Amino acid sequence: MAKVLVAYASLTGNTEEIAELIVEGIRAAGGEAVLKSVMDCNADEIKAYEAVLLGAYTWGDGELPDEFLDFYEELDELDLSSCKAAAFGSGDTGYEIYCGAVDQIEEKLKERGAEIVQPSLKIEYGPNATEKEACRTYGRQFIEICAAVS
Ligand SMILES: Cc1cc2nc3c(=O)[nH]c(=O)nc-3n(C[C@H](O)[C@H](O)[C@H](O)COP(=O)(O)O)c2cc1C
Repeated sequence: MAKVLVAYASLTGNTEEIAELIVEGIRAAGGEAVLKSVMDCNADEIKAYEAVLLGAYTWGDGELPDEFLDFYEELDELDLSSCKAAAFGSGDTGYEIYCGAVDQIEEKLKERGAEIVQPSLKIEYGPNATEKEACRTYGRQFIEICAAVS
């Protein structure tokens, strides 16, 4: 099973909760996951993992949150061609660009050569009961796909 880094930015806790549920799903499937806020993490750390899940809420007009920017720029220094990845985050459909930060993260991962193994997970605000289960399933499926394609 791949060892996964799950790194996220969250202001009011929604994306953090999604990240925690994804980690629950990975661990329930027998995978190993390390959960970190991007504030406590350098993108260079990804090199120690076979897979990475990056998450953020969206800010401004479809933008990345400020606290994600250093990590995002550090990704430019990395060759992620041996890394499996996916992106997730929380947003609000009332904004014109729903979860734009998630799309930007996914694009950056692709640009750096990562293999996107499943579509991004976007949740409005915090997850409800059904979405909580979907987050756990997302983590479980991620680790299972990583195992299948490695
Ligand atoms: C000033 C501001 C701008 C926002 N802009 C967007 C946006 O462009 N697109 C979007 O989907 N959500 C937007 N949101 C909504 C947040 O992404 C949403 O509340 C999210 O659940 C916050 O996640 P967090 O609890 O992890 O911080 C915005 C929120 C605020 C306060």
